[in-house]
Amino acid sequence: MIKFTKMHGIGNSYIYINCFEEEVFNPSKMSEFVSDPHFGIGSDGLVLIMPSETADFKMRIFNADGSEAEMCGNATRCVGKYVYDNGLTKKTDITLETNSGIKDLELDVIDGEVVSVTVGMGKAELEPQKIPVSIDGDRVIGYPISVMDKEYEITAVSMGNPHAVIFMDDIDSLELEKVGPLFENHELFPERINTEFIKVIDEDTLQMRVWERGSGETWACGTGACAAVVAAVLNGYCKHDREITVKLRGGNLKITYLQDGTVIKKGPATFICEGEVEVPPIAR
Ligand SMILES: N[C@H](CCC[C@H](N)C(=O)O)C(=O)O
Repeated sequence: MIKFTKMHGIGNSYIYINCFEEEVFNPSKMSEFVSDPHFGIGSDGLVLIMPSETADFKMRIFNADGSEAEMCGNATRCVGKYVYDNGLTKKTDITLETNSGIKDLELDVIDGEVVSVTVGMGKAELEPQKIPVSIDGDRVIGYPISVMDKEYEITAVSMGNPHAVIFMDDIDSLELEKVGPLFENHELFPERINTEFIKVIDEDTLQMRVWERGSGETWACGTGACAAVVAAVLNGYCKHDREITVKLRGGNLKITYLQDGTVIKKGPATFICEGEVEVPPIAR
């Protein structure tokens, strides 16, 4: 048996395991198992909370298909909540080591519990080779690609993990289950891609749906919301240094794309439940 905590960041839920106390031998298979709503617990993936030699804590994130991602915006906020609420730290300014560098977290505490977190998400990368996207040039802005005989224009951004952002007038009628996998596995993206579909409401408000690499449609994607705001500034819909509200299926995030190229994300972190789960032989 292994102890777990389920938390969500505006509907993007993960199973969190405290690796100060537990040992996960096969996190990829463990993520596939816990994410399954029928044979496991049900979530968008697995997050390991670990000791770090370079920061206060370290996290690793695995998608529902078992693939490991470089970064996860919603999970950073829930990790901040977990370590404070469970007494692993008394600090409200903490550093978190991820596969895409160390992130700074500012915990908002009310009545002894973290309710929201502000995260320094680091620098948005725009160079295609760093995203990666197999397109020549120094940036990919409004690049036309055809999927299911329909033309889309993508803007590519990395927040440590890769994103293709598409602006559309109507995202509610989008058949995401059909087009999502075709973007995710498109030949232009050697490491696959997270794809954000954005409707611009006004210069301070975006509406977003997302098909995540390795997890399918999720109710929110923190790194995706950051990539969407960066792409909106690059395409002239929004401005630098302004706090943009990104409205996702699970709730809202506040994102600011600073002139220096870094991104700040603010949003809630919510405890759902905790318990113990039997580790299947395949994940041992
Ligand atoms: N839901 C996460 C993103 C997970 C990233 C993962 N889907 C990948 O990049 O493979 C977020 O809040 O940023």
